[in-house]
Amino acid sequence: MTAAIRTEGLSLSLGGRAIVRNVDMTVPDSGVYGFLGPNGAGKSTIMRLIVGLLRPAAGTVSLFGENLAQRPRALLGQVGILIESHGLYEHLTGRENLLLACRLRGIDRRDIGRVLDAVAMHRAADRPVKTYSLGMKQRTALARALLGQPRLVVLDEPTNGLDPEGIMAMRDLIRELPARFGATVLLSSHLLGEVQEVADHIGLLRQGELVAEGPLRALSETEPLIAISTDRQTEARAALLALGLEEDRDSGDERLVFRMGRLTAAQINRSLVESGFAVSALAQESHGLERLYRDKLGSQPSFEAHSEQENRP
Ligand SMILES: Nc1ncnc2c1ncn2[C@@H]1O[C@H](COP(=O)(O)OP(=O)(O)OP(=O)(O)O)[C@@H](O)[C@H]1O
Repeated sequence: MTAAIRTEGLSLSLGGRAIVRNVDMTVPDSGVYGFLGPNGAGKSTIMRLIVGLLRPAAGTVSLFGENLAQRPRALLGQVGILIESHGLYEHLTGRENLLLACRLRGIDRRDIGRVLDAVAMHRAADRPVKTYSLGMKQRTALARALLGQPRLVVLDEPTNGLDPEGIMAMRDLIRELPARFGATVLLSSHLLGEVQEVADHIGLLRQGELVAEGPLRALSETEPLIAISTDRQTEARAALLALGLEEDRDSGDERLVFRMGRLTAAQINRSLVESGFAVSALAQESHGLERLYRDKLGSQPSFEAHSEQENRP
């Protein structure tokens, strides 16, 4: 299948510093691709390269199988963009903002009703944008990105600064875009929780390098682990090794962590108890994506937005 986006050897330096390093990225032509990485990893810069707002120093961007540099207008006409601030005119109404976008991009104004419905902004569409909450502004900006039925929608941190209700509304909308509108979504976020909830496919970015990419399910899957505490940890370790289980690198004397292999938690527990151990804790663990994040990005993942950003206009 043709990819919605493919980058090959994409590289860019800004201010004498390599910001994007040899990125080969493939966004399949369906579903939601979550582009995950800490602040400053280069997500916005890569998105700007993908939508032609920046030119790469080296490498290529292809959209729907065609080289962006060769047919920028035709290809970008099929892309809806919400990058950085919403960029709406505050003194105009939501509908007027959309009308302006239709005129600029040569889109039939009859599409406005469809996109307002899509983001549940019909009722407030005739009020000036300056009276909107940040969530309403973001939804209107998403509506603008959906004008003209784009094949691809590029959303840079679309929930940044929203309150929890706004975040949930935006997540629900994004999740629905592929099925309801037939659009592929490229979404960036520094929040693992957000990406986990909406994405089918993910790319992990660290310091301008793509360090992992693939279907979320495949990347999240790891063999389940079991964490065990007993009254005699050294002997328990030996007993578990004798069962043929493999000790995990997160294991310590306080808390033994083993790969479960083909055994169930109940079987492992029974075996320890039958060998005379007092088992004080035994818990199955499975957090593949968190671990991947830690391994590849070298830091603890953040899951939720900080509350001090809530409702910033
Ligand atoms: N015009 C520029 N000149 C110099 N450095 C820049 C420029 N634009 C961005 N950078 C730097 O490039 C790096 C990547 O920035 P970018 O905004 O792409 O990261 P990001 O992953 O989107 O992070 P965030 O989530 O904070 O937006 C940062 O260190 C930033 O300071």
